[in-house]
Amino acid sequence: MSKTIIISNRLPLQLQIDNKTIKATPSVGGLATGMKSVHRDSNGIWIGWTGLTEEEIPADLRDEVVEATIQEQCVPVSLTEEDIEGFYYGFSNRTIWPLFHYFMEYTEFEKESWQSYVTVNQKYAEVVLDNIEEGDTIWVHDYQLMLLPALIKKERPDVQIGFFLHIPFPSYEVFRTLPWREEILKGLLGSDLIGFHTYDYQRHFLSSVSRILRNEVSFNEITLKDRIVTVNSYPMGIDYNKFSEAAAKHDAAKNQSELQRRLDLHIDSTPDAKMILSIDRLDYSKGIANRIRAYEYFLEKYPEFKEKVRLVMLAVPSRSNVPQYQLLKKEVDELVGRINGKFASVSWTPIWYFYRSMPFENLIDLYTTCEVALLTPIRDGMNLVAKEYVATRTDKKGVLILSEMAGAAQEMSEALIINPNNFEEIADALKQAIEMPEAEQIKRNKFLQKRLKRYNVEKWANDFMTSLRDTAHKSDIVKAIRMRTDQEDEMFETYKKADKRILFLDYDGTLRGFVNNPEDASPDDDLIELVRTIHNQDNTEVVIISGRDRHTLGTWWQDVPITLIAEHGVWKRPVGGEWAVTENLKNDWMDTVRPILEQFVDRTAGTFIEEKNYSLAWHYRNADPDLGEKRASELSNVLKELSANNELGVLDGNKVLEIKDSTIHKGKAVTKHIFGKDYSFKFAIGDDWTDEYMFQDLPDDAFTIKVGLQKTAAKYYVDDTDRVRDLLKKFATT
Ligand SMILES: O=P(O)(O)OC[C@H]1O[C@H](O[C@H]2O[C@H](CO)[C@@H](O)[C@H](O)[C@H]2O)[C@H](O)[C@@H](O)[C@@H]1O
Ligand SMILES: O=c1ccn([C@@H]2O[C@H](COP(=O)(O)OP(=O)(O)O)[C@@H](O)[C@H]2O)c(=O)[nH]1
Repeated sequence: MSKTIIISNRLPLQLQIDNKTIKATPSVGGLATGMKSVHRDSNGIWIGWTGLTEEEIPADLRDEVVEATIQEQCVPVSLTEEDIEGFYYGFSNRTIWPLFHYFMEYTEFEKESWQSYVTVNQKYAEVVLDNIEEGDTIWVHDYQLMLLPALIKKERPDVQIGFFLHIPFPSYEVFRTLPWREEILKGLLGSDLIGFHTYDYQRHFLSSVSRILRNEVSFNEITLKDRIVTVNSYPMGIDYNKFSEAAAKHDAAKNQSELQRRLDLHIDSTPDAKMILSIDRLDYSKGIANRIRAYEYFLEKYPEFKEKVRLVMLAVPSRSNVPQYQLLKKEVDELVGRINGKFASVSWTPIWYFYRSMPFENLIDLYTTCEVALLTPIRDGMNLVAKEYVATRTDKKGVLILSEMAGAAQEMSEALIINPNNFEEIADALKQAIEMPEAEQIKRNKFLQKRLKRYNVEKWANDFMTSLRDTAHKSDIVKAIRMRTDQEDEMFETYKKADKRILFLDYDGTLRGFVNNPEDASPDDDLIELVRTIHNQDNTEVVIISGRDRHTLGTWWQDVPITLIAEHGVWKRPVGGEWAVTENLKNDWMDTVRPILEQFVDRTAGTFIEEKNYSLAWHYRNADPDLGEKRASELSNVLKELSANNELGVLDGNKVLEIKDSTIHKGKAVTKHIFGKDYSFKFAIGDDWTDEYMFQDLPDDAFTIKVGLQKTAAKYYVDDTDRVRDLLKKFATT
């Protein structure tokens, strides 16, 4: 039976050695708590790190470790102290975490930790590959494992791989600073589906892919040479019923409240003071220090609330080997001390501060007892605490104040949304929350709860998995038109038997890959020799048919006596002959069009004009991809209006718009060339829209092949120029 394999750095359970035995506690953090509910209800396995390094586990406890993980349907990945130092405390949490949360000043670029990240991702890959069975689906989680999808795909192209990023994906301007940006993107693109919490993270990612890797991106799909990767946003939900039911139970036993007991014990004797809750891992991205300062500002701005409110702050220890986290701990300790010292009275402590993690029951106690939740991350992928707080408000009373920088804010507009850097706004939101009429609280929470209940963690996971399975259909479509070996064999059989054969070969993007400067794309010796060999075979004709100007083509192929067709059919050099125009064409329109193209060149950095005898081409391969596409469609529209009166055509090539006489195109050129001749084998290969004319106009028995995965009228497609070379080699030896 096929299964789902979840992979994340941290397993849902953390192992510790207590009195020479293995003790398991639940992991904290949104990923583990959220995915736990998904895993619990599946028949799959979860692969990850136990929290203990190889060195920490004595030989006699190794079986116990395996036993403890198996019980939870988990498989451990064994990591050394050195791995954890370089991979977890190093690259994951000193490079990626700060960079992706826009803390560039905290970001370290260390080659050693990058190498450790690569090594550990490989270790994960080995364990995953050992556990994959046919039909399994893979779901990789988070920033610690961004190389894993490609490592798995390389060995197991047959399995569907999903990846979900739980933290923000930053803007291209930030991401581009990473020295290993290409490796990270290529690692992620091993997936079939990549999910983010919000549309903003999704578009940042797509923009980085198209700018850095220059892959074709259309809407939410990235076209690779042999696959399509789908990218979408799926805001993670919570196990709503677990939280609301636990809260209802807790409400029913009111006297069980720890906080209440604390008040009863007269640790603090202002029982009517409103409780303001704050819960996070102690992480600089969570804005904890700013939150305390904003609270101080609030008490100063609205002194009437002294002794009427209390900030209950739970900070969960996290990544304490990283210096920034140690500094933050010190800063928070000092701030809490200073503010309590500044405002406290005999009967009132303004901040109750807990530095530890709490078991589920105590969390529920905090959630249900506090009238206000104040969550002010500077950046946060989602923030599940915000959702959990709302889910536990069984009587629908309570107010959530939430930073607009948390992914959750996008779905929780009924909360009081604040900018975490704006103390004025936070202070006012606190006042508004404390004074908010109950009816309004209920109204807001009603909407929030309805949404959270509907789009819970189960729905989120199902949506993701359904989309992942859908990507399998896309792969099937791709497979259907990709030239198979048997189809290739059949083609070469026809070639062998044919008594008169012709091959139309497009040049750029087909015989030769694209380069930034088109003049640098001259044919290599190997290619020249291959073409010559095919041409020298009996009854075989090779035609290079290109949009290039005749001088360039003529110079490159001067020693090979094949037919050349230049400028999409304007010029032809027959075997052993001289260049001649094929039609009577005008070029007086160029003086009108050139200034328009020049305007576009001036406004669009990286673009240039190529001037041929009967056409003008505007190249935008080196422009910013988005801007290039936008300007190309703008220019296309301008030219279409102009062309209506001038019989001009606009050819939409691969990152080039070519303006020429509308009656000229490769389809017409090939039709004219074969007219009246009885070729028993016809072959055409090309990569862009200008080649579609040949695919459409050649007779049905022609073998037409598109290079690269795109919509096409050709019968087959092959992945890239390397595959084209393979085909040429076969023609040469058949
Ligand atoms: O494993 P740790 O280093 O102890 O860190 C705990 C987890 O923190 C991060 O959580 C994120 O995931 C949440 C759920 O999607 C999201 O709400 C939150 O905004 C994120 O910060 C981290 O992404 C996990 O990998 C860590 O395990
Ligand atoms: O003592 C604690 C405090 C918090 N949490 C859980 O930790 C998660 C925090 O997730 P969030 O998305 O808010 O932030 P993250 O820590 O993942 O960045 C929530 O599910 C909390 O219920 C926990 O298990 N124990």
